[in-house]
Amino acid sequence: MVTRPLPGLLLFSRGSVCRRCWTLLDRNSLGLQKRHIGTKYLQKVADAQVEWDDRAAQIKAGKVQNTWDLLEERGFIKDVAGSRDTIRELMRTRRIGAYVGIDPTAGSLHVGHLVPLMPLFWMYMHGYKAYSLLGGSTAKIGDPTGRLKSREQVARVEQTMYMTKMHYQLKKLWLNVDSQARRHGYQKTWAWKRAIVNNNAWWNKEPFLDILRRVGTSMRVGEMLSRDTVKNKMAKGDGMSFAEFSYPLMQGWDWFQLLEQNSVQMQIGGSDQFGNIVAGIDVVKAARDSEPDPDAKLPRKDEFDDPYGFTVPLLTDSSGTKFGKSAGNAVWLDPYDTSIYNLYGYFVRRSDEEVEKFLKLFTFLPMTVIKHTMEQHAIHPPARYAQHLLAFEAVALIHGESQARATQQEHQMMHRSGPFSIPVTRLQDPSVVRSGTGDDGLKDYEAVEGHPTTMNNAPRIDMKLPESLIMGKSIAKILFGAGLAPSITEGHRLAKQEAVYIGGAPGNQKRAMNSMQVDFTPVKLWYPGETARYLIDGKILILRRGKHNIRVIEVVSDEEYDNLGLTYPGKPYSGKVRHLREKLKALKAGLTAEAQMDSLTKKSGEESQSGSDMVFPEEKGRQLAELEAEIQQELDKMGGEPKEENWPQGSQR
Ligand SMILES: Nc1ncnc2c1ncn2[C@@H]1O[C@H](COP(=O)(O)OP(=O)(O)OP(=O)(O)O)[C@@H](O)[C@H]1O
Ligand SMILES: N[C@@H](Cc1ccc(O)cc1)C(=O)O
Repeated sequence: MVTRPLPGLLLFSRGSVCRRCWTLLDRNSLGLQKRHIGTKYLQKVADAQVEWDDRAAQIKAGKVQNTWDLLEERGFIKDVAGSRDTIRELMRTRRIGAYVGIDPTAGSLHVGHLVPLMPLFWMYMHGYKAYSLLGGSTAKIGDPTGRLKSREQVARVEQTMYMTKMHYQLKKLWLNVDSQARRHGYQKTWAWKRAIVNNNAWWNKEPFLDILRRVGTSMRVGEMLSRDTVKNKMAKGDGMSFAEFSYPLMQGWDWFQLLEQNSVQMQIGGSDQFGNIVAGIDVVKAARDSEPDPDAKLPRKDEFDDPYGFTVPLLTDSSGTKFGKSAGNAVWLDPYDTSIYNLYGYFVRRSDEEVEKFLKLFTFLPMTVIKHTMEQHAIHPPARYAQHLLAFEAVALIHGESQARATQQEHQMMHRSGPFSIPVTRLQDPSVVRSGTGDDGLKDYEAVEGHPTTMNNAPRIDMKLPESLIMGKSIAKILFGAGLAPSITEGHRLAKQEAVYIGGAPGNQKRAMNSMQVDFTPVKLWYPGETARYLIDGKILILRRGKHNIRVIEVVSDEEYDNLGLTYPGKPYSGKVRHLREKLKALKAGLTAEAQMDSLTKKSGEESQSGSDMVFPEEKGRQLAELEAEIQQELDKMGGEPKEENWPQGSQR
C-alpha cells in the first residue's frame, strides 16, 4: 500500500483540522478539544485515506461498485432528499457518516426497523461511518408523523427500561453485523467505524435559548404549518401540541450534532420519515450558517458539504399496514416477545412473489447468489428453498449463526416428523439452562456458570424483584436473586472486586441518578439501606455483570410479587432448602414421605409400588446424613443461614 508522508506530531484544536477529508480527526471523535496525536495514529489515517482514494478511482473506472448503486439495486432507495448524482459522487469520494434514528418507545426493535438499518449496515461494511441513534429525548415528545392521535405519555420508568433494552439489542445487532460481514467475506479494517449514540447526550445539556437562536430564528412557521402531518393532525386528528410541532426541529438538531461531531452527512429512515429528513436538512443548514464562532464554523465549499438523506420502502403486512408497534402487528427482535422459532417462521412464510425482494433487503447475500437461489427455487417452489435461506440469514443477523442453524434444524425436523415430535425451545444455545420454568422449560434469567455470556445467549434483561429483597438485603443477595451470581458468597466476592456494575451513578448525595444514560459505574459493597439511592424513580435498578449480562430490575411490592407467583434464587424459605428441611423433619419423625405413603397404602391393603415398605435404621441414618449434607450445601451456596427475620412467622428450624 502507498503511504503518504506524515505531518509529524501535531496539536489539533477545535476547528483547526479539515473535518471533511478525514473526519476521524474531528474534535469529538478524538474526545478532547485539544490533544496530541501520535505518529502511528496519523499513519493509519493517512493509509485509510489512500485506501479510500484508490477505491474512488476504481469506482470511477467501473471496476468497483458505487455503494449507492448497491443500495439502489437491492431496493433500499424509496425517496431521496437531494440530488442522486451528488450523493453518488459524495459517496464515491468521501468516507461520510450516516445515521438511523429510533425512538425507544417499546421494549424491543422489530423487523420493520431492520429496513432502514440494513443500508446503514451495508455502508458500514463498505467503510463509511455508521451511527444508530436512540432518541432518549425525542421519545419523550413522540414523533407525530403520520398520526392523528398523539402518542401516550410513557412513564419515566418505562422509558428507561425501553432505552436500556433497545441499547443492548442494537449492541447485539452490531456485533452480529461484524460476524456476518466476516462470514460474507468482508474484511474489517481499522477505518470501519460504528457507534450507538443517544440524543440525551446533547438534549440534556443544550440550553433551549441557544437552539432557538441558532435555528428557531430562520425556520418559517408558515412552511412548517403547511406540512401534511401538521395539517392532517390539526384538521382530522386531536390537534398538535407545541412540543409535537417542534419534533422535526429536534430531529434536525440531532443531525446537526452528528454532522458537527462525526461528519454525518446522510440520514436514513423509513419512508414515513421523509418530511422529517427534508425539514432536518433546513435545520442543519440553519445551524451551520448561524455558528457565531468563526473557528468552529463548519466549512461549506460546495454542495458536497451539504446534508443528504433517503428513505427506504415501508415493510407492510398483508393488508398493507406498516409493520410497527403502533399497528400492533410487529415481529419483534426480542426472543422473549417473538420466539426465534416464530421469527424464522415469519421469513419462511414469505410468498414466492416477495421472497426475492426480502433476500435483497434482509440478507448480506450477493446479488449473484440471490439470482442463483431464485433459479434453484423455481425448480421446485414447494420446498421453499429461497425462504429457508432467507430465514437462516435473517435469524443469523438477529440472533447469531448458531441460533439460526439450530432453528433451521428444528423447522426441518418439525416438517418431517410432525408438530409434536420435538420440543420447541426458544433459545438453543447450550449455555442457557432449560429446566422446568415456562412452557418450554427455558429459564429466563440463568446462564450456566463457566459458559461465557454472549449477546446471542444472554438471558432475559428485564425482570421484577420484590421490595423486601432490593431495599432490605445486601447487594450480594440482590446479585444472587437477579441471577447475576451463582451464590450469595459469589455475589459478595463480585461486589467486593467491583466486577459488577450499576446503571448510571448513585445520586449525588441524595439525588436520584440520571435515568436516561446507559453508562455504568462499578458496584461497591454498600449497606442495604442505601440501595434506594441507586434506584431510578424509586423503581428501577440496572445491574450488569461482565460485558453482556445485564438486568433491568423493576422493584415491585412483595404483595404484587407473590400475586404474580414469582420467585427468585435465595428467596427465604421458598425453595430447595425448605423442601429439604421438610423431608428431614419427616424423616426425623420416623418416616420418609415415601414410607408414609407406603404405610398408608399398606393399611388400605394395596401392594406397594416402590418396594420399600419400611425404612430400616441404618438406611434412615444414611438418608438423614445425606439430607443434612444437601441442606448444608444449599446454605453454603446462599452464603450461610438465612437471617432469623427472613423465616416465616412461627416456623421452626
Ligand atoms: N415497517 C417499517 N418499514 C420500514 N421502516 C420502518 C418500519 N417501521 C419503522 N420503520 C423505520 O424505523 C425508524 C424508527 O421507527 P420508529 O421506532 O419510530 O417507528 P415504529 O416502530 O414504526 O413506531 P410506530 O409504529 O409507533 O410508528 C424510522 O425510520 C421508521 O420509519
Ligand atoms: N423520528 C423517528 C426517530 C428519530 C429520532 C431522532 C432522530 O434524530 C432521528 C430519528 C421516528 O419516529 O421514526
